[in-house]
Amino acid sequence: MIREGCEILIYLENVSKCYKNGVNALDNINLQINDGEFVYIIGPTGSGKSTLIKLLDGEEIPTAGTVSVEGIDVGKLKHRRVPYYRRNIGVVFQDFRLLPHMTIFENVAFALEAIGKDKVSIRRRVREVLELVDLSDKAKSFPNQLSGGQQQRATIARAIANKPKVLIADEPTGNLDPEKSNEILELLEKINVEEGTTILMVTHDITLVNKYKKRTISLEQGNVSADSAKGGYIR
Ligand SMILES: Nc1ncnc2c1ncn2[C@@H]1O[C@H](COP(=O)(O)OP(=O)(O)OP(=O)(O)O)[C@@H](O)[C@H]1O
Repeated sequence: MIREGCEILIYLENVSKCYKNGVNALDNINLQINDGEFVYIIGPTGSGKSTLIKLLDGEEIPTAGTVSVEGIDVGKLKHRRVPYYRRNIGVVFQDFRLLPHMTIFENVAFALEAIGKDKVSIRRRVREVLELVDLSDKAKSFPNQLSGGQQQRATIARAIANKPKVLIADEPTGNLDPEKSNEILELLEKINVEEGTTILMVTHDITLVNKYKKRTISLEQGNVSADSAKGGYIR
């Protein structure tokens, strides 16, 4: 369903992914996500959620069909172009993945240095995103001096430092208690609104999905079994 007046950012047409071992992780799926949306991807284990993310960030290529992000045919990208393409996409995982020997400031700055930004703009942007995630006072701390919730906020700061169009969060609250999970959700909502970032969040946490209502896409055995944007049901 194309919503009028909205710009399509992510477009999957007849996409299938069959791994070399013969597993059909995704089976002919069609999806459209507009610029600025906040979308949950839910579904039981093995339903294809991670595979969908890997197709979107260029880690895997579809066996059939087209995966398009911002007009780029991701499945057809040349291998050496993939790192450049990834600059448009921020990814956050359940297990934080901060560099332990760097401070929080350095962790965020590193993401920008890697893409050749100049020092002054790096410093400005790092301060800005640390403020956004409410970690200004932890800039000089190392990851192991932060709580789990704070570490996840730092990984979010790092993921959005380069102002990606899309932020993909794969179970970002998987290691957090309900109170910290709520905080992360509220932070992602703020980023969605204030930075205009399109957010795709994979989650098993149905309590969050029910509390902070968003478009919800359900996967089951590699198929889209429900999409609330299409009047689908959520089990
Ligand atoms: N690299 C791979 N090679 C072969 N099969 C794979 C590979 N990655 C995933 N699969 C299979 O593809 C199917 C979908 O897996 P996927 O990881 O996408 O599911 P998921 O919904 O993310 O699961 P979970 O909630 O457990 O993370 C599963 O049957 C899985 O075993």
